[in-house]
Amino acid sequence: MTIHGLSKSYGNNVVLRGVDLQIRAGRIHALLGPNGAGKSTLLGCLSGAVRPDAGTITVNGLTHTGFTPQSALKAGTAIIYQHLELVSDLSAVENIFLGSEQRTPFGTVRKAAQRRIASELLDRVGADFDPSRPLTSLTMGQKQVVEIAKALHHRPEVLILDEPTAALSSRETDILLGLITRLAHESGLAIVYVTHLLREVTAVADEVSVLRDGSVEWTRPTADLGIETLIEGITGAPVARAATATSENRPVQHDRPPLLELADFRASGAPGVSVRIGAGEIVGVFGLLGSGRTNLVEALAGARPSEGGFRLAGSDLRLSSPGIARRSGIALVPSDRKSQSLFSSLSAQENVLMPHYRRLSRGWRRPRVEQHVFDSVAGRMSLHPMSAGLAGDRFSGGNAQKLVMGRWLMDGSGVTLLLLDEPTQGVDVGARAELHRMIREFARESERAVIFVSSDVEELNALADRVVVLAESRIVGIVPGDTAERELMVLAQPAPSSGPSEVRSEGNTAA
Ligand SMILES: Nc1ncnc2c1ncn2[C@@H]1O[C@H](COP(=O)(O)OP(=O)(O)OP(=O)(O)O)[C@@H](O)[C@H]1O
Repeated sequence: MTIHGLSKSYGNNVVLRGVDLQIRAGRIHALLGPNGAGKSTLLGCLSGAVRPDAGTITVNGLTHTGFTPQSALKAGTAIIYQHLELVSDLSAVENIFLGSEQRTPFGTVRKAAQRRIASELLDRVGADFDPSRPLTSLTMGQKQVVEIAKALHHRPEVLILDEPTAALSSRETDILLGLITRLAHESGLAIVYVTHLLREVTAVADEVSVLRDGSVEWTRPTADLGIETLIEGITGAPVARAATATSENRPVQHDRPPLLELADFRASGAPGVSVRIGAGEIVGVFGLLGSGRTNLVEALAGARPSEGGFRLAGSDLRLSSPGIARRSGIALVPSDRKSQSLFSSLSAQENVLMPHYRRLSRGWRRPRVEQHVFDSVAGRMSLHPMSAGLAGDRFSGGNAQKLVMGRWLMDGSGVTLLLLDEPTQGVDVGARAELHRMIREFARESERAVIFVSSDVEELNALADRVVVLAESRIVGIVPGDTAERELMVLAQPAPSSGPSEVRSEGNTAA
């Protein structure tokens, strides 16, 4: 595939400025860039979701000036979005043929033929589950495999994957990376791979292009590159600035009294969790998919029913609703910002300041103060574009995450317990370092603590004082923040036959 001079603007906002790229058969081509660089817009042009203003896309010897989703598939490009586009109630076979059913001359679906073709496709992608089961019974990784089989059904020349591992466990990630490597190197497919996770790039990509501010900065073979070059390419800054922030671990505050005490705290029928968290502490939560990690933070935010002891800053609380939790100083940034936390039609400034208007007012609104507070939060997070009036849904994924994080990380947010579910998913490497710094500063204020769920062990190591490891909704370990991935993974494996595992504590006064 050859992309030549591809351009796209939204009003005055020039998003793609004449992108030139060569995507070669049998290669995995990683596309990197800071949040808002234009990666999703470029993918949108290739898959027919976005109409370019100028430029051409040549696939299979034919040159196009833009696509519809159908014509993109016909031309030979297939895309897999981070939010899978499958129908959960249908089986893998039905999903693969959705919209392209094989029919007899009488209009009935050729079920046996569909099953046979789907089985072949699923075999090719290494599926190990019954293709006639509804997708609800499959794991996220298995659904991803169905999505790839569905794409292969259209016999694409180019397969585009947009942050495909964001919702996968590390085992599932390994399986997916193995699969796309096979598809490229053995089947000759050209693969475009968008990610913010640089270790995935060095693990599987043959070539890397860095997109910054709507233009391709450079394209190079991965073999010539180290992580530092990638970071410099993305941030446009020498590596020292971006890297140090992720490696400075904060000492645990041993002398502080517990700020949060959970005593046999249970979320919707899950086993009880008991732990004490000190003021100033940042506690990571690690667990495989289905370990109950999201249920736990949602219950702590009053967003799902809970029972058991919950004592925050000396007060016993009943978290019967999210409103009560909020008024008690608890805030949650969920992982699915699109449906759960971003106000898509409100402006960036409203998104950040919404819970704070009363606090910032003196009985009347003070636009200058509001503007100043927004500017300072947005500036620290490198929001792009730095546009207070732009609607939430007009921001790129990573920038939307900055808006919902900034809402609570700003000075004087009134939050005592901050709960974060995958806080930097989709955030670029430079902004991630700054968000980590802001989370640390937030926790440093007296009478505050942070609990965050992360499947990114680098993030746990960089941020957490301690890590609570969950398996099957039980705490199976409480370990130091810098515990290695291998050890976390061993602890996090579910033990089907045994009872609750021994809790390993590392002797912190707050444990
Ligand atoms: N429909 C739209 N209207 C106005 N601006 C838009 C629209 N869609 C995208 N943009 C702007 O285009 C720019 C590029 O966004 P895009 O989503 O392509 O970035 P990205 O590189 O994929 O970022 P991320 O890594 O955060 O996903 C951003 O400044 C965004 O605000």
